Amino acid sequence: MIELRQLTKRYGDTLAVDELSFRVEPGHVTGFLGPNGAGKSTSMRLVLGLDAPTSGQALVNGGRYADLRRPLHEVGALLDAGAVHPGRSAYNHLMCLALSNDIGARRVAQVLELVGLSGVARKKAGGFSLGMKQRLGIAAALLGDPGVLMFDEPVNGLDPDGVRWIRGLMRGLAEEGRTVLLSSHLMSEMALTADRIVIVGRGRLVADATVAELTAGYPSLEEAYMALTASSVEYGAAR
Ligand SMILES: Nc1ncnc2c1ncn2[C@@H]1O[C@H](COP(=O)(O)OP(=O)(O)OP(=O)(O)O)[C@@H](O)[C@H]1O
Repeated sequence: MIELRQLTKRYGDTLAVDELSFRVEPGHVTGFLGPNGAGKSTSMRLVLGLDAPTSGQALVNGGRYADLRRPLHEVGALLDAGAVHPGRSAYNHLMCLALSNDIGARRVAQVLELVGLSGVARKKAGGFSLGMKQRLGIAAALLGDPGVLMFDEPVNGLDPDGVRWIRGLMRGLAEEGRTVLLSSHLMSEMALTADRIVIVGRGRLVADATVAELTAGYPSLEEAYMALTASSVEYGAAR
């Protein structure tokens, strides 16, 4: 489970996350939505201990990430697909992570197979397309077989076959009883993938409901999202 308790993060004058509280429960795919700059990535970084909250708490399975004994076995995340050493092969990238977390070469081969990268495992990640880097990031997140997973815009750059694959993967992980938090700007895809939706705007909670509840009064999730975030859009283009 992931739990945010009045989580607040300030960068100078910018209030990136503002007293945000919600829980992400196991057994569901929870979609994390919000306009550009709403605080989704910052919230995920705070859960992973990559940044310290100004106040409040971000908890994984009831504790702080920094206090987890075997972090990769409890929580896996893909935040930035570009965060790989360009000169390192996909296999070596995953082996480095595996070795520092007591994970064997067999699991590395398994996750490479799972994400469809076995054929290019020895190729340098620097030459990978965005979609291939996303797949490598997903492999890294799954390496420790964790019960909690977070993916920040994993479908970016994926081809239609890859988008469908991600949908099945996310749903499968949730059906296995894992906690899955998934951010995306693709509303139609989110409506097909997620059971629950958390929407943030300007760092604050806008909605926390099931897809069915959110779409009850609207023709689609996109329409519901547009209506709910209309006053939270900071970087809207001129119309
Ligand atoms: N390291 C940082 N230093 C300063 N400001 C930051 C930093 N990280 C994020 N911010 C600011 O915090 C706010 C929230 O950013 P964040 O990346 O969390 O939004 P987001 O919801 O993930 O947006 P997007 O959908 O565009 O990815 C933005 O105003 C951003 O400029």
